[in-house]
Amino acid sequence: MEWCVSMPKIELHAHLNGSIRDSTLLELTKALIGKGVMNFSEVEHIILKYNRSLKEVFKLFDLIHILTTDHNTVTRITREVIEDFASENVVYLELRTTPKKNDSVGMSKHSYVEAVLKGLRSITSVDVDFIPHCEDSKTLFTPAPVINGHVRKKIFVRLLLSIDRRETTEAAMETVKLALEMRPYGVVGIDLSGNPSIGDWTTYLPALKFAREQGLYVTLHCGELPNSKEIKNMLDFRPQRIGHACFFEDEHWRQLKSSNIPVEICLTSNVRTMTVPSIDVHHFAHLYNAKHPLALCTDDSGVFSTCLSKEYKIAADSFGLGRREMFELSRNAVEHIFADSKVKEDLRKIFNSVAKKYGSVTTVSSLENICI
Ligand SMILES: CNc1ncnc2c1ncn2[C@@H]1O[C@H](COP(=O)(O)O)[C@@H](O)[C@H]1O
Ligand SMILES: [Zn+2]
Repeated sequence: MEWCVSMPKIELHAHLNGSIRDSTLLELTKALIGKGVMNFSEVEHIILKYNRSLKEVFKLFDLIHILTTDHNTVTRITREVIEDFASENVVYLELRTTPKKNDSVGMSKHSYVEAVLKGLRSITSVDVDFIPHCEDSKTLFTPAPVINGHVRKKIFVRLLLSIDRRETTEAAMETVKLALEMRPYGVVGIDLSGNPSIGDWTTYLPALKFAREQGLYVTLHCGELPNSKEIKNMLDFRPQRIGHACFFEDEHWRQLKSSNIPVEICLTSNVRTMTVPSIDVHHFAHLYNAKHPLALCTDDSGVFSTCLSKEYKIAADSFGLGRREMFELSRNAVEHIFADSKVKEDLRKIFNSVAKKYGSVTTVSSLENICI
């Protein structure tokens, strides 16, 4: 497990409220129980269950949202989630979250995102880079400073705003406009998520098309349920990435491969929610062997008690991959990030600087930089 932790990693599919620490979830639950808002017997079976079906996962999210939807808590969980990813050497995190309106606490979608940004700014234990730099600025890569023998960690964070499948077309459009407004603060794209058994994704097409026209990146939760028509139409839309790809049929695989859309792979999430029968038949192997663009991701590290290092370990053990292959998998994910080319170049350098340790080689682009 050690090398999986120390290896630099790229996280492209992490939901903020799904990545909440167990200890924080418990603390927030106790606080509400203390206030008499709920009693433990009501929530015990939702919180303590280990293997949840997809339907049960969404029940848990409803509970988590009751616990977390006030500004201070949003700020706190953002800080904690980023600290947790940084602590296991995630060097680039694309964190997604659904902006929420909650009149009872004076929260608008805008103030929700502000609270997230406050969380980003409040981190002092690691260096957080989340403000995009202007096109003509120099690349930012500098060797990490060593303080008292410890290398200070640095993490790039970019945000995706999620549209929940329970929302209306107008609410989705509001989220896209908010994403555009928040671009200077590191919002790079839009995600469509939420309970896949609810709603029709075409409700969000106007907002998704608008997002794309305006230069925002789009990723879609695709194929979490067997819905052949929706999968086909989503692939026709040609999002820049998709998440999951579980219930794909032959024609979908063909379409996916010919369009080369990168897939965010969430092993533990898929096994726990039983959207794949077991890890040994997970489509990771099929896509990996076909050299299809992939990124290993956690989805909801809190809800599924996982972390990105664990996902790498599971992939290595389940599919017989060695350190070098895992390093290459992690390094290749750089090519699928939604941040700009300067961040990409910085990340390539980070990977190149440790490539030897994993039995890998420095890539040409970095050699060119050394010559310059
Ligand atoms: C397990 N597979 C999944 N499939 C679809 N949507 C999911 C999901 N896991 C999480 N979410 C989406 O992310 C929200 C929680 O984070 P935020 O409140 O946005 O930070 C959930 O309410 C759901 O809409
Ligand atoms: Zn997800």
